[in-house]
Amino acid sequence: MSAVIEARDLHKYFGPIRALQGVTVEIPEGLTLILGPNGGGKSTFMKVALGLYKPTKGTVRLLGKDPWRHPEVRKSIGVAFDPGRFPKLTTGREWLEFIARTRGANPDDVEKAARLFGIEDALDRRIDGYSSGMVKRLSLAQAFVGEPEVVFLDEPLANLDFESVAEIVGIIGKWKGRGRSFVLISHIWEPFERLADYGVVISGGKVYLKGEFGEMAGEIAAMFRPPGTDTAQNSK
Ligand SMILES: Nc1ncnc2c1ncn2[C@@H]1O[C@H](COP(=O)(O)OP(=O)(O)OP(=O)(O)O)[C@@H](O)[C@H]1O
Repeated sequence: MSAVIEARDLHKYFGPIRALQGVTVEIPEGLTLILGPNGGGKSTFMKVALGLYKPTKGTVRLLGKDPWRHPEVRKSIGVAFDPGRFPKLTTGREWLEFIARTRGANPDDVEKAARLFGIEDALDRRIDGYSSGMVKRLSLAQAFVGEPEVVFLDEPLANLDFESVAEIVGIIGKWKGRGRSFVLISHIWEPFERLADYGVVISGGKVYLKGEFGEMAGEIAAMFRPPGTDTAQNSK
């Protein structure tokens, strides 16, 4: 596989808002964590990389292809946004079947993905009756339907209790072990520390840090530490 994402001098403006201002990064296979402050440009980067937004300037390749010109490349990618947006009057099954069709997956994959995230018993209920944890599980199931090569998840651990966090991280680790790649945007990054291969910090529409995750974990931990605390205090 070529790099999952190759971005060169990527800019994205929304009128006067400069959401991305020259992002250059190569996201390799494996598990990549995209971190950074609220409004920094992480989701915009993901949407431009997926070909959902057209870059204002610069280029992006998704699995070696321009996703804007070759939207079919998205068939190899599973995606879950946060918050997940669903047509409320449909059932979980109808929604996952729709996703399976767009990805050219088998309808049997719907049950499989639902079982993976423990929502198989809710599949025939309308999504507007789901709890927020179930909605999160539905959006994760959507990303895994058809076992795509690469899975993009925006805040996969939001709205989950402690046990569920461990369960979801376990599923991601298992799939990574089977050769799947992940691009995760997560403010809750510690549970992924051992799984992450590569890290990118996007802030103010620019790449603030990028590299092998193991080499930048210390810097990232320092960025997320509350002001006024240091390592010595934390270890007491
Ligand atoms: N569709 C849009 N129209 C106008 N402005 C947008 C749009 N999408 C994002 N923005 C703006 O672009 C900037 C970057 O937003 P983005 O959602 O990419 O940040 P983020 O890093 O994902 O933030 P968060 O951690 O809060 O989810 C923000 O100023 C946001 O308001």
